[in-house]
Amino acid sequence: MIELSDINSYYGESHILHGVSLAVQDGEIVCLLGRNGAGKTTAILTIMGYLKPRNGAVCYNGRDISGLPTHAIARLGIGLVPQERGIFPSLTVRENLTVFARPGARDSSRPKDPWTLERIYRLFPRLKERESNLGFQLSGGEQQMLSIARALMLNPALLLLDEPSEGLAPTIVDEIIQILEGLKKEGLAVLLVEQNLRVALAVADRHHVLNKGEICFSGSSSDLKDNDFVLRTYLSV
Ligand SMILES: Nc1ncnc2c1ncn2[C@@H]1O[C@H](COP(=O)(O)OP(=O)(O)OP(=O)(O)O)[C@@H](O)[C@H]1O
Repeated sequence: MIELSDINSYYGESHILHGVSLAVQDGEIVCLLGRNGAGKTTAILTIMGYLKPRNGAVCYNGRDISGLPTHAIARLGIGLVPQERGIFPSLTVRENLTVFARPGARDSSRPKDPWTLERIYRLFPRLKERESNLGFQLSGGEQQMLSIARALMLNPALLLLDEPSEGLAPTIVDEIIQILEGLKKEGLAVLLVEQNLRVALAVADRHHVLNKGEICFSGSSSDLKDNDFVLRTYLSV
């Protein structure tokens, strides 16, 4: 579905991603792990077209999208849940969900069963309870749920999630894990950026670990769990 081939991304002259290659297939959750500053967000920004890679290609359903503007990439069916969540503080939960909702990509990747408010509220009962609250009145966990739910209302075929568990209490992280498991059951493809190994191992099919902009490990959950060197050296576990 999405394939990064030998990506090199820069901020000005700062060379951040060094030959990154990874792919996410239909219905798969793939996790990109790594310490602060490893380049995880940069990889997401490169997919979304905020950064144009100097070398390499980002292909979505076989088409090279690396030169496209961000809005065109979003329209193809790639949704982003940014690290800073980006919800509107002065709009209600319901308004946050409906203000930009759209039916999804125009091509065959448009979902047969589009997301509606009712369907969102079934997956996120907490948001239904808070429907009339303003964005700024929500807890961190509720804001994260709203950010994920709002991205779903655009009916993406692929969701990019940037550290959804960051700064959340363990019980709320458990709720986020349940939501990600729910998305997996829905068959959505997800590229999950995480530092929380518990979340990664709970939901992802495959993992890539980034270190200083290079992928230093790729493998399954059991490969990762058993690799003490990678866990200690690159993930501080
Ligand atoms: N706008 C920018 N200009 C220059 N350098 C940047 C910019 N944004 C990030 N960087 C640098 O790029 C490197 C990778 O940052 P990135 O945000 O991709 O890391 P990350 O793995 O997502 O880390 P975190 O978990 O802290 O978000 C870091 O060294 C960071 O300082």
